[in-house]
Amino acid sequence: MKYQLRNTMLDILIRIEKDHGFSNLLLNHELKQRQLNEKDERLLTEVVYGSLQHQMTLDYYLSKFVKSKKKLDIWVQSLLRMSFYQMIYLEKVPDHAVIHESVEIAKQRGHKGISSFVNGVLRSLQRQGVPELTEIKDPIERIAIETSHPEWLVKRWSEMYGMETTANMCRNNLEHHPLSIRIQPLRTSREDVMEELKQSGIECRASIFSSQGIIIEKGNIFRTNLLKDGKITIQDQSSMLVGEMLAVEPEMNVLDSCSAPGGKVTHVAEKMLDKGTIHAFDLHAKKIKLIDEKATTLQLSSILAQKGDARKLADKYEKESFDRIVVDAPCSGLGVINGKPEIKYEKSEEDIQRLAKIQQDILNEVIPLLKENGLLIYSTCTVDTEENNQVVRQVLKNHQDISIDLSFRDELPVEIQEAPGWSEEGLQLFPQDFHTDGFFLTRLKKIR
Ligand SMILES: C[S@@+](CC[C@H](N)C(=O)[O-])C[C@H]1O[C@@H](n2cnc3c(N)ncnc32)[C@H](O)[C@@H]1O
Repeated sequence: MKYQLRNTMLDILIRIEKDHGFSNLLLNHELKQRQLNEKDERLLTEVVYGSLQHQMTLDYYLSKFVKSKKKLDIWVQSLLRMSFYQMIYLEKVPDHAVIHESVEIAKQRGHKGISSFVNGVLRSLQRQGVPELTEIKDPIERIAIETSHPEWLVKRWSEMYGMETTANMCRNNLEHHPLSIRIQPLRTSREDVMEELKQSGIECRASIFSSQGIIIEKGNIFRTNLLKDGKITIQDQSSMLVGEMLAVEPEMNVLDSCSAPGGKVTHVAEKMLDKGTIHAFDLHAKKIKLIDEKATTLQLSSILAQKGDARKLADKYEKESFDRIVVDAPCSGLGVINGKPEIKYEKSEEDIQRLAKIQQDILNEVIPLLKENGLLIYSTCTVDTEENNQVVRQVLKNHQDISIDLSFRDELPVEIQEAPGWSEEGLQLFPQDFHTDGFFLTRLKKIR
């Protein structure tokens, strides 16, 4: 491996640690700037994500070799984490190469003492190997260290969903999830896109979540023109359920209260054959551009994107204005840890409580805007009963004219009908069920 590549990995890890940057955004930015070859790109992604994904496990191992109580500098800690990651998890990278290059980096960035410290720690790991995690007796702590999820989260999930589901979820969050894409059906067909992908050497299969969905099993879709040409967009399969279950028709009046970057709203527009109006809001002005860009790329013109607080929409619209409403609410994101590992280290129980309040406020605000017999989908990309089931329960208490309508369950493929996460409040998809994001959705119906 080239020395420069390891330096870049280290720079990215330091930035994520210091600035709490989003790993996927930072990585994409670096990859664009550096124009690496495919092999280096894959390795850089693997080491950065791997070091982050396994951070707590790596720190546990590190603590067995670094006895000093003094806190390590961020760059030294990040360098050791990524070196441990490569030595423990990556068979294809020889230990001696990792040690040699890490010591060189330490020399370059620090003083001689630091480089011999790094050398000593890495050579001890090479000699002794890692300690057994079975020595950790408490099951919550063991899952936490083994799968690198904070203990409070493992405890919280195990109380909500049981120990087995929690352990499976934590382990699954470390596994590779395939990318999925959605075709723009007004411009192409799934068969044509799958054919084009195959011609480009990309392995794929049809998704069971949506007739527009395709799972990419191997190969890089960024090397085709499909995205640029607006024939496909990237979207997790679980998110496709929103567009599928909203039961829209052309010419409907639709509200999407939290739209950016526009994944679901563009799906809904496609389902409406781009006829009618979708009022798409997001709190942040700069994100409106993202919705417009996505709609433009996909050649959709029925989306009216504007800045607005979903908790204040009753000032803008009359009661019973909309046939359909989507509330894809801001959430803790505990369902997307697989792709954004930093989430698990940064979120707290206070965040969850704060978000549950916002979610309720948004729903309370928009429910009166729904027409009689109208449908509303509430969704989050999180796995947490406080933000999902309890929010739904609370909102039902506040609105006597709303009921939960899970009749869409029968329309779904049997595998999804039989998913373990169904409850009276809706469907909680766990990441281990179908290798999708962890996702919650439910459908509410306005009754009299
Ligand atoms: C889960 S994301 C939405 C994803 C989007 N529906 C999609 O499919 O691409 C939640 C969005 O809600 C926005 N948001 C947060 N608070 C809001 C509020 N009070 N009103 C409107 N939007 C809000 C965030 O900026 C964020 O873009």
